[in-house]
Amino acid sequence: MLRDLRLRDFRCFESLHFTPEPGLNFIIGANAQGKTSILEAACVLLRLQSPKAGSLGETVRFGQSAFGLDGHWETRHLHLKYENALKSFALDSKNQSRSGDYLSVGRVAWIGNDDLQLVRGSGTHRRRYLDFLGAQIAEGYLKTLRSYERALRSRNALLKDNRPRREIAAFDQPLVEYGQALLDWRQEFCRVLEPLIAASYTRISGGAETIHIEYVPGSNGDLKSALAASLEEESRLRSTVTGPHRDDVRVLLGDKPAAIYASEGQQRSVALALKLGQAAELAAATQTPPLYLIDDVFGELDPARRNNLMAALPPEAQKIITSTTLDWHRSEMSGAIFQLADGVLSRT
Ligand SMILES: Nc1ncnc2c1ncn2[C@@H]1O[C@H](COP(=O)(O)OP(=O)(O)OP(=O)(O)O)[C@@H](O)[C@H]1O
Repeated sequence: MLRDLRLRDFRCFESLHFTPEPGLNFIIGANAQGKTSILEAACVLLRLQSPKAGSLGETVRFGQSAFGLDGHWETRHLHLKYENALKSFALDSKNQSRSGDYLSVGRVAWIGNDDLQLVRGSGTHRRRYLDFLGAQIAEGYLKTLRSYERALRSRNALLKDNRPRREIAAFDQPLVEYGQALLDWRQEFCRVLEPLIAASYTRISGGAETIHIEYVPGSNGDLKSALAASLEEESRLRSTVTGPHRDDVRVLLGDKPAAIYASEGQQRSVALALKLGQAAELAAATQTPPLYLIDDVFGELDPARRNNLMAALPPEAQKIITSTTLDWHRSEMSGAIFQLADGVLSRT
């Protein structure tokens, strides 16, 4: 569990200290007080990536050039500094040149309002969803993803410049090697996730519909042949047209696409089920429940779904939940309550 978290020059905070409890924690505050920023800081400290920002640079407090995060996950001490677009991090006060040991310390399940985009939005959201899981449970996944993205960027730049075929072909081998590994991983993730998502959907919605997810690879057949078959199209479009950057996950409710036919309430349940399924897989793969960071979700749910979501959260997991009010919270529910106002977080 996360024992403490210190923020320096992160988002709206010059400095803040948060000591969450085991089990349930609530951070309550009016809009724009920094509730989401505290959850984001916990995620960035543990995973070295933000669930919201495209780049960590966005999270540096306005007018500053660096932020620092510090905290303990159980007995392990984590420290992250981000300055001038470079991050440096230390585990138990030892600077790390690679992220493997550091990232093996704590896992995160992030549930937020934007999750509706997993159902309604473009494939980018669903690829990120698989990547967030992969980076936490599959050794080498993140490195492979970054290597693939580098090869893809270089190849696309050459295609855009209309460079000779032999120059472009220099990137075919890395593209195929890393790309095929990603395709295989993501296919496997979808296979293990489907029953976990289906079980979560039943708990959340109480509905009779069944949910299915299908991996839709961004290449037909194996990537090497798909790349060979797409030469004409890619030189016309001046871009790599096949590969895991085109992957998607089809989400069906009953036998119909949830994005088109599901009601708003059903789509919210589907989005929650996708995230709860992901969290269940994190717990299964690492034998430890992840830290649940739940941002402003409860206010948007009807009372039945709210109660179902509360009941679906594993009691043994540590949870940090933000909300503008606790009106919806039944008084018999336990949990530590923290109020956030004017940059000050206080336990009530
Ligand atoms: N890099 C940054 N530096 C300083 N302030 C920032 C930065 N990024 C965002 N902010 C500001 O931080 C404030 C807190 O944002 P945050 O989303 O954490 O609040 P919140 O309490 O979750 O709000 P809401 O309830 O409306 O979701 C906002 O006013 C936002 O504009």
